[in-house]
Amino acid sequence: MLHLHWAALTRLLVPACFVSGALMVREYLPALSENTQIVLAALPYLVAAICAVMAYQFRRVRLLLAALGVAALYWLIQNHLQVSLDHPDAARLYLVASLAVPLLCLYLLVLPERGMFNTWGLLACVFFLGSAGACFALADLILGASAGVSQAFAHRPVEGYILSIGASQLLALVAVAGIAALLLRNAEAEGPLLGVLAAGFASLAFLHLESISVVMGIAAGLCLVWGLLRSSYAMAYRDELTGLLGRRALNERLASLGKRYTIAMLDVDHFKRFNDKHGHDVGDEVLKLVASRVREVGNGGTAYRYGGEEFCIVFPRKSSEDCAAALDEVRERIADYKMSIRDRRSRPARSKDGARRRGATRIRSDQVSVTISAGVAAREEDGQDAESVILAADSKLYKAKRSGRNRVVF
Ligand SMILES: Nc1nc2c(ncn2[C@@H]2O[C@H](COP(=O)(O)OP(=O)(O)OP(=O)(O)O)[C@@H](O)[C@H]2O)c(=O)[nH]1
Repeated sequence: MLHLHWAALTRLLVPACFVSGALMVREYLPALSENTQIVLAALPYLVAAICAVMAYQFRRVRLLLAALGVAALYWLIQNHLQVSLDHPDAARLYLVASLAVPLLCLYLLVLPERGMFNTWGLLACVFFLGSAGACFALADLILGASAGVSQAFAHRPVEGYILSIGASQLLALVAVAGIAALLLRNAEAEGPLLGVLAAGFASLAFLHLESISVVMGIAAGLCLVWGLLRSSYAMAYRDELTGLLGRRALNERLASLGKRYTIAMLDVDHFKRFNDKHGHDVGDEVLKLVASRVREVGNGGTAYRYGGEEFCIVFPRKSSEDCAAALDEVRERIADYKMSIRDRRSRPARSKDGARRRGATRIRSDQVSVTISAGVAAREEDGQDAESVILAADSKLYKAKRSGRNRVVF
């Protein structure tokens, strides 16, 4: 079943603040001294360079290419589009930019992140540069096309708005595709890339406004820096497979808990047997689904992946009794959930066989389900540390396993 990450939409708030903040700040720039304006005019390059270095360090090829794109667009606007667009060369370059912003953003939005120093990363860069070059050819095609087409891509369709109808529609389509990618993938790069798209749109649509490219260049760079900081946080604190917070985050949380709290340790039942039967890949998929249910625990609990097939939930300021209903609900929801898993081991090894068999019968889709057991312990006395509460919860978990599994023991 398609799972949409609605909460990921909140990741658009920060880019939206950067872009709208930049629009507001722009009005005050003319009042600044000439020297300050010179420094400001260099800032988009500086921020893009910082992004590029960070993206290189974190091996984020999409954000690296986006930083290069932001710097290139700013350079183009500063050096070639500060003249009237009635000049044919300027009009052509403007058309190239208004095609390149949505098309290159679309490319980066759909590109999977698979590292930088490999064939994939190299091809991703080459294709990005090739697509940028193709926008010149596309612009020439449009300029030489029928009156209807070139009219749709003619700049200044209405007073105070420069971007053509065609490019505006393209941008809107890419924005929708970007939001869909954010909802589906829940990855870190989509929010910043949509911020870059919005900043690119504002730079082009309101090109006549003074300093628009400066403030939007800075806003786009800040969106990328923000994305890279989020991604470095995720690398340090989140478990890659499930997206839950990991051990490092748990240890920090345990060190800062107050006097009253409850900890639950959860473990998938007979997971070794499950892995042996369905394979490690299917096991991974099931762990992700279990994690998504554990994450939704109510009553103020925060879920962590403790390691392997074990999860930990921390309920601050709660007694064991307070958490009983929320934990039992998680257990029940996992036990009741039938997961459709494409059994990869039933896939034919050779692609030719696969094509033949797919024509005749569909690849088997198995329904599987798992259960979890949980042990719960609360901090009971002053001086008791979090490790001993975890140990107590662990021993209750052991009891839950011995008494038949698929249960919560307090
Ligand atoms: N697929 C997958 N399996 C994992 C992962 N981490 C741990 N495991 C597997 O989880 C299984 C845990 O097995 P055990 O600790 O023996 O426990 P169990 O089979 O779940 O049995 P009980 O806990 O007694 O119900 C092992 O087979 C591990 O290989 C992971 O990230 N992915």
